[in-house]
Amino acid sequence: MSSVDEIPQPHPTNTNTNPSQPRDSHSPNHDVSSQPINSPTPPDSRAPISLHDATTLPTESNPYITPAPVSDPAPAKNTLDSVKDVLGRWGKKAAEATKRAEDLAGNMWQHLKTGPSFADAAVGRNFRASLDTVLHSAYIGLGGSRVDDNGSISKVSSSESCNSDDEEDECVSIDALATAISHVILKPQFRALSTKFSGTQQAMASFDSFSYLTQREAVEVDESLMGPLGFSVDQLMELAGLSVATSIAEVYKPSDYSRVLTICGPGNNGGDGLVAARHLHHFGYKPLVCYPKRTQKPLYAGLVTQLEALSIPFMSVEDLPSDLSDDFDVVVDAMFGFSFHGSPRPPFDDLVNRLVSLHNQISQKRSVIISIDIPSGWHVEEGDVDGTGIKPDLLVSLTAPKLCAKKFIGPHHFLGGRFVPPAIAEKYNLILPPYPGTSMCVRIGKPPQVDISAMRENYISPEFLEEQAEADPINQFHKWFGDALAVGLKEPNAMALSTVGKDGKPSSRMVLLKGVDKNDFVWYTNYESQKARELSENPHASLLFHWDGLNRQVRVEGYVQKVSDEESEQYFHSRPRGSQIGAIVSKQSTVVPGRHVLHQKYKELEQKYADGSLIPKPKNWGGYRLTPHAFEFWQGQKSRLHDRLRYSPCEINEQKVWKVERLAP
Ligand SMILES: NC(=O)C1=CN([C@@H]2O[C@H](COP(=O)(O)OP(=O)(O)OC[C@H]3O[C@@H](n4cnc5c(N)ncnc54)[C@H](O)[C@@H]3O)[C@@H](O)[C@H]2O)[C@@H](O)CC1
Ligand SMILES: [K+]
Repeated sequence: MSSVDEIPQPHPTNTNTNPSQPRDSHSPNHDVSSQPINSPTPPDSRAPISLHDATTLPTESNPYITPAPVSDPAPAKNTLDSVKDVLGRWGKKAAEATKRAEDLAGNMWQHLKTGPSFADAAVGRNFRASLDTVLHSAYIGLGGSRVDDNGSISKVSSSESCNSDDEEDECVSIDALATAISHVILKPQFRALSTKFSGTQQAMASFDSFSYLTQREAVEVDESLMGPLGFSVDQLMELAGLSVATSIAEVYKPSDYSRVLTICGPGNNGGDGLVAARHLHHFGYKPLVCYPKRTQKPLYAGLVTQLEALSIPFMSVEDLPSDLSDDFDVVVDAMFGFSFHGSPRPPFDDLVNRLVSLHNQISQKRSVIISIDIPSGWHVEEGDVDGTGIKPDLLVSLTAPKLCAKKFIGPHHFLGGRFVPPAIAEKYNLILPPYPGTSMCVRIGKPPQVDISAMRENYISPEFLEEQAEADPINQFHKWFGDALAVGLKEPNAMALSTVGKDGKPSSRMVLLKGVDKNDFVWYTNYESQKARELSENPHASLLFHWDGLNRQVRVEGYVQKVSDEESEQYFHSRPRGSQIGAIVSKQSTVVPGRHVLHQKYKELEQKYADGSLIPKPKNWGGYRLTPHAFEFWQGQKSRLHDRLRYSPCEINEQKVWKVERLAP
């Protein structure tokens, strides 16, 4: 146990184990040239560290993180191997997940892969030449359609999706249908995605063009899904509502935007709102629902019962506060979707006006508006025709954006509805962006322009108290690293390495930790790189781990030496052969005339070693180990009152121990 003023239980530190190491020399100008950087680490009896999967984080502390089951701790071996094993296993899982994500994305895109660009490929399918065939299959695919005697297709509304009291039967001719379908197929296609997405690079879809659906196309897609493709409206609504809730959670954290009013209309758009409210509740928000025109169908009654069972309050229009911003951080507009016609009738006219006036408010903090699929009251194709409609801050388009979304100028546009089967995508040439990882939503369009100075997160973390801190900072690192692994953070072993050469100018870059060997932090690099040069001039360096999803960072400062040649040799040959060749190709930090030079050299070496023979480790490639003399564990807290616990070495009864002190945030 340790507290601010207490010295912790004696615990042997690893500082100053090298007699040549000047422990207290922090000055970059300190003359270190006499200390050989490659002096071997003296053997000692320190226990080896394996990055076993300890977790310290209460799962309920972060609503966005679902803790993953963690594999058994690696047995402690007295070598770097135990660490490598853990990192290797973790890396394999990450690679498998990435592969699955790529496969999924690949399915969507495979039909466009044949052309030099997606646009060319789409046109190259020679759709026009086989229009009749496509029309036929499109017609067959339109569940609930029928052809009358004079050749017109008349669409029968799907029983659940159309619950309108003023539903009209719509009749379209073959020509109109042809125009509609060719409009979808021949519209400008996505071009920018010519490179393969992988892993979380999929997180932001960077298109220079979108597919937009007309009102009619939206209805057709809906009917195809619920007709021949076997979906039920309940399923689609559940997925749509979940997409909406996850989109909201991506932008508006419950810590700042907990009070959510969901205004639900009489149709499926309203149903999406009911589902979203339920998920938001489970995500940690406090939803309240206004549902003035209830539909008596079992689906909707069930959704209401589910909300009531969670004690989610319902409020009539009359009981809503005159200024919604007083009571709500977020207003979800789930009044009308793609079946809206004309002007909103009571009571929705009043509700739409309230949302319009919200946006005109100049108050310090007004409620943000989230529109599901269509900003209610907007023309489904023309958008906000006279500019007096709702101006949502976040629009969540479902399945594919409708034409009106072109007029959306708000900061956040997401696509939800990760359920479109390839048959629909192909039939309508619906080009959809890949969704990142396991996410139900993807941001489309440009990320908002942000004022960097205004970017701040109000962190919610459990408090990190002195009595929870391990006596040995290596064990504390080990615990937090385990947490980072457990919640699935990407590359938790990535660290910023800062070095300072003899000119006194610092430089930083990200490198990957390859292990905590005994008490040293080990990484590998090119011994002729800038960092290596600077380390040869000044062997003091700083490491910084930033584990964003956990609101944590760890600073490690210490003295750096090269690892033994045997260790470098062993690690080099454990790397994939491509990485081994890459290490030979790259004269790190030197100027190259172009990428082609690297490719050429790589190809030559690939051929040279194609027989599987041993790729020799370049002499200028190897590892470093940093022996820490200071640690700081930082955890973000509400109102900037962050936790900062610093470990520094001291001596008690001639025994080296670590002193833990709290620093002001
Ligand atoms: N595959 C899809 O495309 C999916 C669609 N879903 C949702 O379903 C929505 C479409 O649902 P619906 O077809 O039920 O239609 P809407 O929810 O768009 O609205 C139709 C209802 O609004 C009423 N209405 C229409 N115009 C009105 C006016 N001027 N004043 C007052 N009331 C008016 C109608 O009488 C009807 O009750 C989509 O926008 C989307 O939110 C999701 O639930 C699931 C997936
Ligand atoms: K809406």
